[in-house]
Amino acid sequence: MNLLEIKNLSKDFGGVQAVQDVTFTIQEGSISALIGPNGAGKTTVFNMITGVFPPSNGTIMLHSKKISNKKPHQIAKEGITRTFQNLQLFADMTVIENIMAGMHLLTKTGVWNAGFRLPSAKREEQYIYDKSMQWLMRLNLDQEAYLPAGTLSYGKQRLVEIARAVISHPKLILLDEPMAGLNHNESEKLADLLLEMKKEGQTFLLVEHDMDIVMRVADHIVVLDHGVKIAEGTPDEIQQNDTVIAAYLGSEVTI
Ligand SMILES: Nc1ncnc2c1ncn2[C@@H]1O[C@H](COP(=O)(O)OP(=O)(O)OP(=O)(O)O)[C@@H](O)[C@H]1O
Repeated sequence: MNLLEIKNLSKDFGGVQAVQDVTFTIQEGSISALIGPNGAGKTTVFNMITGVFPPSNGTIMLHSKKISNKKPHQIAKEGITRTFQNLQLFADMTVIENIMAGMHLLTKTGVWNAGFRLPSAKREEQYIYDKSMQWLMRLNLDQEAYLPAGTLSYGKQRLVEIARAVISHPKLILLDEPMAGLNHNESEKLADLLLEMKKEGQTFLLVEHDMDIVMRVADHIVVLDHGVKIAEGTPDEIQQNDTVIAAYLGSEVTI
């Protein structure tokens, strides 16, 4: 089933055509990847999906509902969350407070109306705390729950950021270069975690330069070059696509 439909999406910045007429869809419960050389327009697509700026042209639909004219906080409430290329945790807040912050956004709307009709704000807070602690245990970070987030290793902070994005059960999580700054072992573990969460029904779109990881986790890959979609398909199809190979020639990234 289609979760996100991007149709004829374009963005120009005063003459620079950052994204041109890009169309693709994301299936529910899948991992999609947006790849392409530097400056291809990947971050610009992310910024349009999350409402950072409106498209110059085209539409973005989430479950057939148009979201392309909405503001970032409205899009978050529709069920799209994201992580950033550079970590954006509250460094002085504790690890658990950072994760709880991911739920607070939604407590008065989606999650609560979905059936958690607990009688008081205190019960609500307890529920958020318990859910956050469950995530910390799953990520083996429960021992660090009460440390300031900024004191954790980079790899652990990345996990906290992902837990904060996933805790509200968003319809779609956008991950902007989740493997950046992680060592090989950490990247492999994070890839396993993404695949596990996918099995649980979570949908992801990631921008990622680590091609080994992309080829391992993605069900569907969309390739941009100079703002234009030059290919899409499965990892096998993309690795054999001559246009894609040509676009990457001369860059340090190999497919
Ligand atoms: N706010 C902006 N104002 C003007 N030009 C911009 C803006 N954001 C992006 N661009 C331009 O749009 C083009 C696409 O940039 P974008 O950051 O989306 O590429 P990218 O694929 O994410 O690159 P990278 O892999 O290096 O992060 C580039 O030419 C960039 O300079």
